[in-house]
Amino acid sequence: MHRAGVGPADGQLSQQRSEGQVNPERQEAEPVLEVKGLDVRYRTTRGDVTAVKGVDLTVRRGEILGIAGESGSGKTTLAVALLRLLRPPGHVAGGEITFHPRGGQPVDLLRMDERRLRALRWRSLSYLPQGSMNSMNPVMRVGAQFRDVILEHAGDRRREVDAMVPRLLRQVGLEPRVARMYPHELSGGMKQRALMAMSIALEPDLVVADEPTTALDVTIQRVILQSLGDLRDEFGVTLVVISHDMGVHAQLVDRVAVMYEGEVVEVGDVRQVFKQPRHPYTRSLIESIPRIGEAPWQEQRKGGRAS
Ligand SMILES: Nc1ncnc2c1ncn2[C@@H]1O[C@H](COP(=O)(O)OP(=O)(O)OP(=O)(O)O)[C@@H](O)[C@H]1O
Repeated sequence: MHRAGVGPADGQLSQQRSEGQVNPERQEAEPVLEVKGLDVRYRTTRGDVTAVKGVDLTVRRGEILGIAGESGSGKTTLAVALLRLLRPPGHVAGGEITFHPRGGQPVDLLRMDERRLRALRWRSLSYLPQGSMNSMNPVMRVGAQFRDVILEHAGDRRREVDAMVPRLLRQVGLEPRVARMYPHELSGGMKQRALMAMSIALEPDLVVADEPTTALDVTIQRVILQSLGDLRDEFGVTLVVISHDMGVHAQLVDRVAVMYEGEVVEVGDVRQVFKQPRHPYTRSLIESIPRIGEAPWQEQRKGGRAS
């Protein structure tokens, strides 16, 4: 399916989701990341605070997995722990994270040394942090920032880099001239898309996006969701999308994991979770979605599929 353009009209997003069940191929897809019994704590003056408790989770190749839950439920802690980006006072107190690189042997991320881990960053595991729009260097043109990331992590692609930048920008619906612009010349939505393009520059196995639509207005949020959906649909990127907003999950993800007080209390096909939430907390999250007319998952179910 090809969806051209970047300004989806109402209802278009819904078309990217099928009416029926999750694509069976994707359901059986191999895992990219397997998390078992993950415990993460923060050291504080009053002792350890547990932020993630006994989390078991699998991310399958080619899927969009959502992580939902209110503020403080442990979503960001889980995301950074998954990519081994946790900083003190945070520390992993137990569990296993197995990463399955494309065409390679599985590796134990928690026991891997820093040097090997650095080699995986951007090339295999990519992170779009919360508020990342503010992380661009204000005095460097966008294209130069792309080049820096590509050359630092994949020096062997020096010859291709000039051709890569406009192609990557196009993949997220931005014109190649954006490469010559400075961050302040870009809207919030354009910055977010430029960062998404950067995060996929080295064709990682997995991209984790933390609150990618927060702080953007509703119209721009739709564009970002469309672009994220395109990354998976057209380029096969595996995504973990963290959001407190159940509307985002309803519109974008295949499966959703719901976190409550550091635990994953429910995980399943997003339509199933919306239709028949098993945990009372999930039910209350769904009920708290603001409704104008209809709920997003009802719109989505009405939309059908474009192809
Ligand atoms: N540096 C820290 N020191 C101590 N506790 C922390 C630290 N960072 C996070 N926490 C605690 O860990 C728990 C989980 O926080 P986390 O930021 O992962 O949640 P979240 O669901 O991502 O929320 P938000 O969306 O607001 O960031 C919270 O109780 C929080 O107070």
